[in-house]
Amino acid sequence: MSESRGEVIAMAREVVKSYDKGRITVLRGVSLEVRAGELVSLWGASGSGKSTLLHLLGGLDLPDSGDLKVCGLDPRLEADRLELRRRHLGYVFQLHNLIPDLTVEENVRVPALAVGRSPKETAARVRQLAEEVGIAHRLDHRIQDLSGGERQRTAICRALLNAPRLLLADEPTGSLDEQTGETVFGLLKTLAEREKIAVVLATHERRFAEQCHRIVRVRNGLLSEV
Ligand SMILES: Nc1ncnc2c1ncn2[C@@H]1O[C@H](COP(=O)(O)OP(=O)(O)OP(=O)(O)O)[C@@H](O)[C@H]1O
Repeated sequence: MSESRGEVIAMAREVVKSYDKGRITVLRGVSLEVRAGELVSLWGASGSGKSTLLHLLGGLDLPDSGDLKVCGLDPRLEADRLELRRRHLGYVFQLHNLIPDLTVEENVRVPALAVGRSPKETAARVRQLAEEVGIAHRLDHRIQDLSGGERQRTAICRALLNAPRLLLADEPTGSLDEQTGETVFGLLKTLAEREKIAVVLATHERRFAEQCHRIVRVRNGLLSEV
């Protein structure tokens, strides 16, 4: 590894994944490396396997074969998976997966439960992130009363709360209008670059893929750098 390049945070080697007892092979032996501070887009059509690869990297699903290493841990192993989720990973999904009845602040705080940070420290971090993404004035409002863009800003705060080393973002702008999508993507990029987080972002939109440091095309079960 050269001096100027960040540490490898996520690695997949010859990963194969099929569904339906092997009848649908989605990934046919894919390899990928993502380094600290790098924003990598997985760009491909609907159904090409972008979410599948994110799920494997995040330990939400298991590969049929191949190697995975994320922050020095193996997401195929249960103990490592738990550690990854507790300490190293942040997720942002298209439909944000927030708890509608809870407030913005309560949702953002959820990951803090896993790491035992003091309430005071957590409160300061929540406020800092909320200010940065422009949601601080809504901290005591319930998710169900917010717009799509505000919900996604909240999801970004939640994902970044524990200062993850890897952020997995699955079509994070997919449910937003064009302008709001640009804004949310810009926030994600700015915060990830500042905090030197490795980001793997699944998108079918070329305009977002192009704003990442690398574009990895997902097609026919294989990856290629664009
Ligand atoms: N649990 C599952 N069982 C069966 N097939 C599945 C399962 N999950 C995904 N698939 C199939 O695997 C393929 C890849 O799905 P995946 O969600 O990874 O694609 P994607 O590129 O993220 O698509 P999109 O952009 O629409 O989210 C699709 O054909 C999908 O139907």
